[in-house]
Amino acid sequence: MHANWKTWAHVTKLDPDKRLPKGVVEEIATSGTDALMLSGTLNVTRENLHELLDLVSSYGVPLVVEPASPDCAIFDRGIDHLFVPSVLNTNDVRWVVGKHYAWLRHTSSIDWDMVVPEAYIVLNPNSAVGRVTGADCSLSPGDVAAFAEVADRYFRFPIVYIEYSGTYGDPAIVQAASEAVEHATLYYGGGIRSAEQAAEMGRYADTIVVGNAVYEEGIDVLRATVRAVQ
Ligand SMILES: CC(C)=CCC/C(C)=C/CC/C(C)=C/CC/C(C)=C/COP(=O)(O)OP(=O)(O)O
Ligand SMILES: O=P(O)(O)OC[C@@H](O)CO
Ligand SMILES: [Mg+2]
Repeated sequence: MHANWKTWAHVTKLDPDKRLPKGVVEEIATSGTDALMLSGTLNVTRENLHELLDLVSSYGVPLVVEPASPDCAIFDRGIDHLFVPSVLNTNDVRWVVGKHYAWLRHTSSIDWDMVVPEAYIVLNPNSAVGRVTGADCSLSPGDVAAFAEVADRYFRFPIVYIEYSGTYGDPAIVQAASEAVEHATLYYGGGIRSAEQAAEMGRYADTIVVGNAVYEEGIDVLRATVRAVQ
């Protein structure tokens, strides 16, 4: 399986739990974003995931599914990759390796060439992902750098993901992570709603992710964030 994902600068995250008119879906898919990632923490089911995949699959833009649970780990319907998170900054081992164990325990049909592991560092305690995983979000730049380095150099995760879902993060934190990571691709996601914010986080992150803005702002905001990093 190709590894073009390493060259993506801009990813748009779509939530199967939310609805978009078909025309808007087309505008997003043709906005210049490098890939669509289908993902959410709450209320994502195989059914709404399949529905969203059917809506986005005809535009030729790369498609990633990022499951929050094993039942949404799928390999068919035209997807290019399955990005599987592990949250590093939680003491609840289920979100580090437990769900993964359960996944392998109950299936024998994993297409490993499609799987890309992600080391999440979750930093917004009020986000769904922060609450669900019980992440310790009170981290300094040095703490985040240490998590990023252990993810990159020890566990050799191909992706380190600084996640502020729902709120714009601290650029100094993302800078610290970027200085700590040698090989992994650094993702930043959270609260990006303008070209300026996209450019600011894009200075440190290899790939920026825009999610909620697609639902709450117009297509022009998405296009501006694309232009800012490409
Ligand atoms: C082993 C498998 C296949 C799955 C488990 C994967 C794990 C450990 C997930 C834990 C972290 C998690 C829930 C990731 C989901 C991706 C993500 C962070 C989505 C953004 O979620 P939010 O934006 O906070 O939630 P909503 O959009 O649903 O409100
Ligand atoms: O929805 P926003 O706040 O843009 O965050 C993007 C993404 O990192 C969420 O997982
Ligand atoms: Mg979300």
